[in-house]
This record gives sequence, C-alpha cells and structure tokens, in this order.
Amino acid sequence: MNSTPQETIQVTLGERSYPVWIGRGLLDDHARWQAVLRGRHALVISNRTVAPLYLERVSRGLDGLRWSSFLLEDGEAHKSFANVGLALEALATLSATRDACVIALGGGVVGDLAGFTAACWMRGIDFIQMPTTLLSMVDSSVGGKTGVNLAAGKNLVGAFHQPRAVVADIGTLDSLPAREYRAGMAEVIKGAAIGDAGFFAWLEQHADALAAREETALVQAIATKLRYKAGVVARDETEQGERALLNLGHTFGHALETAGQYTALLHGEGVAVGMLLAGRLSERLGMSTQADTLRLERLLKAIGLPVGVPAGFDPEQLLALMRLDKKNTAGTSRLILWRGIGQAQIVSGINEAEVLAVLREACTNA
Ligand SMILES: NC(=O)c1ccc[n+]([C@@H]2O[C@H](COP(=O)([O-])OP(=O)(O)OC[C@H]3O[C@@H](n4cnc5c(N)ncnc54)[C@H](O)[C@@H]3O)[C@@H](O)[C@H]2O)c1
Ligand SMILES: O=C(O)C(=O)C[C@@H](O)[C@H](O)[C@H](O)COP(=O)(O)O
Ligand SMILES: [Zn+2]
Repeated sequence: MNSTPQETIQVTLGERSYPVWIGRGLLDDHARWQAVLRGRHALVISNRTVAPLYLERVSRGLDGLRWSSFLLEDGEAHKSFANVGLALEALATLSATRDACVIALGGGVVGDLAGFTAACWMRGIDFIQMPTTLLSMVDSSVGGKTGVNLAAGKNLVGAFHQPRAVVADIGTLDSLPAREYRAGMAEVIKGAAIGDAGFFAWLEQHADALAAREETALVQAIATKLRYKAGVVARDETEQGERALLNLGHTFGHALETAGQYTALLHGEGVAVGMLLAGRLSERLGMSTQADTLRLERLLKAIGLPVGVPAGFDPEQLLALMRLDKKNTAGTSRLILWRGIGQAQIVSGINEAEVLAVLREACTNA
C-alpha cells in the first residue's frame, strides 16, 4: 500500500527561520504545531466556507488557551483594510497579549489578511499559516508577504511578517473545488517558468497526474516549488532584488484581477494569463522565442488554466492599473520578463507602447 508522502522544508531566515510541514492529517497533529504557541491567547482567522470544514479540528488543539475565531465573508473583495480593523478588534476583545498567536486557516485571502493583522497587533505578534488551498500551500503561506487590497489595486497595503510555522495539510485539498485547484497549479508552473527548466519539463511530463491530483506527484510538485521559493526568500526577504522574479505574470495578472473586480479571474488564473502576456512581450522585445511561449501555453492548457484575456477588458485601463505596480519607482517601470523557460529577468524602462500593443492584441483576440 502506498503511504502518503510527507515533506518538511525549512525557510532559513536566522532567528525568524521556520518549518513548512507538508502532509496529510497535519491539522490533527496538534503536538507538532502546539509547540509553536508561546502565550495563552490565540485568534483563528478563517472564512465562512473553510471554518465549517476545518475549524473544529484546529480548535481541538487549542484546549487550555483563551481563543476565539474571526470569520471573513468568502472572496478576494474581503481582503480589505476594514476587515483588518475588525480582526484587530477581535484581538482586543480577547485581551490578547504580545505573546498571542494568530492562526490563519484558509486560502491566500485569509493568510494575507491574518498575517497583516498579526504584523499590526502590538507592532507584531506570532502567526501560524494553515493553508487550505493549493495556491496558499505552494505560495502565499510562505515568504511573509502579508497585506490587503485597496480599490486602487491589489496588495497596496501590507508588511513583511514571517509566520512561525506553516502547516500544509494536503487532506484539506480533498474539498477544494477543481477551478481553485487549477488556479494553484499556476503558481507552481510560475516557479518553474522563473528559474527551473528541469522542473518545468517534469511538470510537462506529470501534467496528467497533477490534473488528476495524484498524491505522490502533487506532494513532489508542492515541495519542489516551495524549496525554490524558500531559497529566494532566504536570499532576498524584502524584495530588494531577486525576489521580484516571483512576480512573473503578476503585473499583468493583478491588473486583470482588479479590472475584473475580483470576479472575472481568480488570482492564479490572472497569473496564468499574465505569464503568457509577459512571454509575448519578451518575444516582442527580442528576448525570447515563440517556441517558449507556446510551451508555456501548452502546459497551462494541459492543467486546464485560461490562456487568454476574457472578453470585455479595456487595454488602456489595464495599462493604467499596471502603472501602480509596487515594482515601479518614480522614474522607472519594471516588469518581470524572461529569456525562455527557467530564465526570468527583471527588466526596467520598457516602452509603454510595447506593453500596450501586447494588451491590445490580447484584448482584441478575446
Ligand atoms: N502573500 C503571498 O506571497 C501571496 C502569494 C500568492 C497569492 N497571494 C494572494 O492569495 C490570494 C489567493 O489565494 P487563494 O487562491 O487561496 O484564494 P482564496 O483564499 O480566495 O481561496 C479560494 C477559494 O477556496 C475556498 N477554500 C479554501 N480552502 C478550501 C478548502 N480546503 N475546501 C473548499 N474550499 C476552500 C475559499 O473559501 C475560496 O472560496 C490572493 O489574494 C493573492 O493576492 C499572496
Ligand atoms: O512571494 C512573493 O514575493 C510573490 O511575489 C508571490 C506572488 O505569487 C504573490 O501573488 C504576491 O502576493 C505578490 O506580491 P506583490 O508584491 O506583487 O503584491
Ligand atoms: Zn501570486
């Protein structure tokens, strides 16, 4: 009989180093994650979809603590400043002291907001990530980027605040809708597309197994992506340089998500389409070949991800949203492009007309 594979990945950041545990049943492995809790208070932040499924299992590990839960409505639109205020009020109601812990139980929306709440309370308390989507397991729970959206754009407010541990119970993926699972695969493919051509080829070979959620392949994909991300984060925690590469597809993708009012495209879907647009722009600028873009498109399609901008998007509006990207400075716009599979690159000072041309073509073909 095949046993479920387990993996531990260490994020190495000096005294802020932490483990990422990946395996089935980890929510119930209380002894493992209780060891991280230092104080007597805990606030579990989750949402109205995830809490009924998994909160009770987590709460059994909180016996003896003063704890409560704060539940968001479901959806990206609720990753808001207003909800951070309410979560902080929940900590106040709990009389949470500086050694309190926030537990983020859910996908990336919950994790980003909960992490930012933890960063704000008393100028920073512990938090544990318990990701329950594929996307949050392979990306958002690791690396310490926390924050919320404004009407003007995605993730415009936030802080770098690392979790104390990441508990990725892959059993929670059993209840994850297929579309959300596919969206998570976009961030796996992104890691390979940025910096690991061998992993990209492995993903091509295992696309069917991954689309079918075959567990051994899945754990290998999660762990490989996370090892890559952990390495980048360890070298450049606050995105002074190399870490910006992890934004491949995101300048286009965030603009698509925002313009679509967070309903047209999921984050991972925006990243999938955004990576292809970045590939096309790279081609236009003579940096890469069409063969590479087509290889990326084939892999995204094999997983069932969208590869085109949906109908109804306005290229000029997308360009305006892209100008507010956090990678830009007063004088320079920066985008992540590539020289081919596994060779992403930070590129500054791109002529806007070239970006607009790519957007116009994509919106015309919608
Ligand atoms: N901080 C980072 O480094 C980072 C990285 C990538 C993405 N993000 C952010 O993460 C967010 C996207 O995360 P996401 O894709 O997890 O979206 P999400 O948090 O909205 O979750 C997706 C959907 O799945 C539901 N869900 C979650 N777990 C479930 C489960 N086990 N069973 C059934 N349903 C479940 C949620 O309720 C939601 O409806 C975006 O806000 C994005 O900006 C952050
Ligand atoms: O960890 C990072 O660094 C990333 O860029 C990961 C991205 O997948 C993620 O979507 C992140 O939230 C984007 O951050 P932002 O700085 O572009 O808001
Ligand atoms: Zn992302």
